[in-house]
Amino acid sequence: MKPLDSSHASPPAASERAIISVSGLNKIYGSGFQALRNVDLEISRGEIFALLGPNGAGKTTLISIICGIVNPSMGIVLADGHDIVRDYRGARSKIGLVPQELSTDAFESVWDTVTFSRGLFGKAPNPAYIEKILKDLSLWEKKDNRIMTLSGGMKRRVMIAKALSHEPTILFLDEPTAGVDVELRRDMWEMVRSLRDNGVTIILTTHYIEEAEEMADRIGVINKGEIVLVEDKTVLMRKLGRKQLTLQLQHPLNAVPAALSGYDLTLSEDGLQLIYDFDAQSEETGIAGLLRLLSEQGIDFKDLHTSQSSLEDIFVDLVRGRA
Ligand SMILES: Nc1ncnc2c1ncn2[C@@H]1O[C@H](COP(=O)(O)OP(=O)(O)OP(=O)(O)O)[C@@H](O)[C@H]1O
Repeated sequence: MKPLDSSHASPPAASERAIISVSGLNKIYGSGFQALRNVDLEISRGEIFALLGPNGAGKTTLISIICGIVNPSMGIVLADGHDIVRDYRGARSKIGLVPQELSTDAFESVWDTVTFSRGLFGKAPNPAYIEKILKDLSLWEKKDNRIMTLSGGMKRRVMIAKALSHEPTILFLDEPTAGVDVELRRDMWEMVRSLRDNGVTIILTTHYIEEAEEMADRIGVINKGEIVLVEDKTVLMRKLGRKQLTLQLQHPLNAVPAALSGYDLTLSEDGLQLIYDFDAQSEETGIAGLLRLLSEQGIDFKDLHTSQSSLEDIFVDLVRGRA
């Protein structure tokens, strides 16, 4: 895909890095249900941020508040410097939203529907820009086709074209690949990356952990209306890289022998399990050396196994731990 917008040619100053800033956000629906609790969150300019959470966690509520569809009960949200309540129009003009459901007029042509979306934001017509996004999204050949004649994947791309029609700097994608086949999912990932490379900040919600692993620069986990984790993906992956080797000893130990102090070892309470934490991604795991030392120390073991935590485990633990 070719550039959509090159307005971010020079690196942003530190103070400008947060393109979305959410502080002390609470949402209590009319029913009395509290859907968001004291949410603080900063989205950096130019990143892909994945928001993960189980059903009903508050993802849509959070996105809807930022997009001005739902009113906050308390708290402040700034979108590219605009207060989403006091300066709704200013904030909304910076944001494109691709909702989960495909909601386009089946009888309209691709060109008309995207042009109309731009008009809704009060932007002057810009056929050259519309042409560019349709070309970038491989929809140019279909510009005169009615939406109803398009495949599911093309309809999704039309939704993205609509969301981009008013040249937003922030794009929300709510479950962009739900119910989409593997090949199309990879195409979507490619497309989202290329949008990011062209200066658009992307916030996506997903149920696919693999999607967050593949796409996101940072990952946020929300559960029961609270943000429970925000982490750089690479840091999370490093954590993922942690593995454990568990040795089932023949005879219990009272303490980890001094000769083994160079290793990150933990002894179970009954003294029968020696657990070694190591970095699975490093070339030298240290396992061979540890086993040699154990043999030299006359420490026999009858069994051993390794285990590794995945992002899915981390996610499930976080969500269960607070259930
Ligand atoms: N208009 C409303 N009135 C009352 N409660 C609501 C309303 N909208 C959402 N909720 C409740 O707020 C909670 C959060 O809903 P939300 O749609 O934000 O979750 P979600 O994380 O997007 O879930 P999903 O992954 O299922 O889309 C849910 O318990 C939901 O039932």
